This record gives sequence, structure tokens and C-alpha cells, in this order.
Amino acid sequence: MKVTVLGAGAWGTALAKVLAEGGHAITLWGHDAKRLEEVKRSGRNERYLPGVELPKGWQFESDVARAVQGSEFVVAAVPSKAFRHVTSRMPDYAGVVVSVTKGIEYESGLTMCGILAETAPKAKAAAVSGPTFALEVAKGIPTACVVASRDPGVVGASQNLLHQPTFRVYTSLDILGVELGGSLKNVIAVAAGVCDGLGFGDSSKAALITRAMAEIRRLGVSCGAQGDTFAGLSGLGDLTVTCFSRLSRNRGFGERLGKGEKLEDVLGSMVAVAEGYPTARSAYQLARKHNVMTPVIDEVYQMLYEGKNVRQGVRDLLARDSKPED
Ligand SMILES: NC(=O)c1ccc[n+]([C@@H]2O[C@H](COP(=O)([O-])OP(=O)(O)OC[C@H]3O[C@@H](n4cnc5c(N)ncnc54)[C@H](O)[C@@H]3O)[C@@H](O)[C@H]2O)c1
Ligand SMILES: O=P(O)(O)OC[C@H](O)CO
Repeated sequence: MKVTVLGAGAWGTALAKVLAEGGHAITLWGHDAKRLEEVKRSGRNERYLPGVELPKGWQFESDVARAVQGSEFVVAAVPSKAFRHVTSRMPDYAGVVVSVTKGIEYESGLTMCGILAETAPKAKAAAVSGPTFALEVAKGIPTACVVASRDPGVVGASQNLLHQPTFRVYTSLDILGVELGGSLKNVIAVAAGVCDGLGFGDSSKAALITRAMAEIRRLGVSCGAQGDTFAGLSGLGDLTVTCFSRLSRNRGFGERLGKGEKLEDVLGSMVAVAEGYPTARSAYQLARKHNVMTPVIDEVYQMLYEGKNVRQGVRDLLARDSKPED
């Protein structure tokens, strides 16, 4: 198959490698032509995937419309803040677009496939999520993910495309649930990182994850997703790995805040995207819109957008009224 990958960061490059190893012809698009040229020249993407040798024979393209022309599949792996802009440059594309971006647009409350329906209405949308760190996937370390679409034909074709010996792909028809699971876990991972930065223990984190799972499910179901989806790879799977892994940018972001670094300094020094930062604001707004109780998301939002002290945030979470576990 001819596959275009939009996004030459860690995840786009890692998936392009997986797909190339599966025998597909890759065109890689990146918004930074100079960096793309460097990847082409060196056969590596050292900035985002250090030490990983890339397969040969890829096409490199810095124009979106040209990049997607003639491709049966597009994998969209750009940061959520750029998703609307990038996909609006392929308005007539009518093949399958698999979004692997995790986020919720603040202005519209839409997930990436919701945006795609506006920017590329002829495209057939699918979304991937699950416990998948780019560096691990690029090194062939086994994992599994879920691909979702409302169209069973699209979901089957996307599964066939992505499934590789060390990259196991399950299917789902709950595209909203899969997208929300992958997006909301990033906000919780920031909270998990704060716990690490404050020197809390594994028990603290397990308690946080379990209670956060309840609120992700509540919010997701209120938005129209299926509750069971959040017990799967895009919910429990992705939440667990992101909250515990040393590789997670979102967890690491929270850890630095927990250790007392200033938000502006942390944001200013990050090379890679931490989607939990913008998603905290979108999720907080979504929870208000649907009138859903989201105590962990609310605390993360207040720490990131209202200057709340991280220790006070933890104290307030623990001081909430006693209640039954539901
Ligand atoms: N890295 C992972 O392990 C992983 C796994 C699953 C999902 N994701 C998701 O994939 C998406 C992309 O993440 P990533 O890890 O590849 O990010 P990254 O930080 O590694 O790379 C970001 C890429 O986006 C580019 N970029 C920055 N601003 C842009 C703009 N305005 N327009 C277009 N491109 C722009 C950068 O040049 C870079 O190539 C995120 O939503 C992330 O949550 C990442
Ligand atoms: O490094 P993070 O925190 O962006 O997480 C990457 C992936 O979403 C993990 O599945």
C-alpha cells in the first residue's frame, strides 16, 4: 500500500518505520522542511527517536496536498494544536485517515476525528490509541493498540494495514471512546507525575489511577462513548503505561512541576509535545458542559491554568467529602 504519514515527530516516524517494515511504501510529511531534509540525509530522526535507524526508500514531502496524493492511507501524527491546520490542507482527500493524535480541541470540544469531519469531509476516519511509546515501538518492543472507526470496513482495513508481528492491533467501533481514552489519560499522567515529583509512593499512584479511571469513564459516557471502551487498551492500558513510565512526556512534565519547577520554565524547555497541558483545559471545559464530576482533571486544570500550588491541589483532592466507591 501507499501510505502517507503526516508528522515527523516521534510517533509519526515510529509508525512510518513499522509500516515500512510491513512492506508499505512510505511518504513522510513534516512541517519543518529543514529537519525533514536532515532525516532524509541521515536515515535517522535523532531529535525524536535517538539511535533508531530508519528503513530506506521513503519519499519525503513538505507539502501536505502533494504528500497525500495517490495514497490509500494517511496516518495523521501531528500535535493536536496543529491537526486542524494540517488536515485542512487536504480537503478533497477521500481515502482512509488514521488519526494517532491524542487531544481535544479547546474551541470546539472536538476530538481529532471530529475535526477531520470538518476539514476533510470525504475522508474515512479511524483513530488509534493504546499503550504505545514511540521509542519502544520503533525498537520492535511488543505492544498492542486499538483502532476504531464507525465503519467496519474501514476498521478492518486499518487493522490489516497496521498489524505487525510486534504491533498487535485490535478493533473497535467506538471511535469517540478510543479517542477520549487516549486523550484524557494524558491529563491524569500529569497528575501522576506530580505525585512522583512530590515523592509519593506507588500506592498513591495506583489510587490516583483507579479513581481517575472512574472520572474518565463518567466523562466519556456523558459525551456519548461506550463505558467498556475505557477498560480496554485506550483507557486502562494507555492510562497505566503513561502514569508509570519513565518515557512519558506527560508524566515527566508533571514530575517537574511536583519538584517545584515553574510552569513557564517546564513548558519552555520541552522538546516534545505534552498533550496533557492543552487537554487539561479542554477536558475541564467538557466536564462543565456535560455537568460531570471530574476532581482529578479539575485539580490539574487549576494547577496548570490558575496557578494553584501543587501541594494544595493534592490536599484538596484528599480532603473531599467521604463517599462510596462507585
Ligand atoms: N510519542 C509517542 O510515544 C506517542 C504515542 C502515541 C500517540 N502520540 C501522540 O501523537 C501526537 C504527535 O506526538 P509525537 O510524539 O510525534 O510528538 P513530538 O513532540 O515527538 O513531535 C511533534 C512533531 O510535530 C511537529 N510540529 C510542531 N508544531 C507543528 C505545527 N504547527 N504543525 C505541524 N507540525 C508541527 C514537530 O516539528 C514534530 O515533528 C501527539 O498527539 C501524541 O500525544 C505520541
Ligand atoms: O509520552 P506521552 O506521555 O505523550 O505518552 C505517549 C503515549 O501516548 C503512550 O501511549
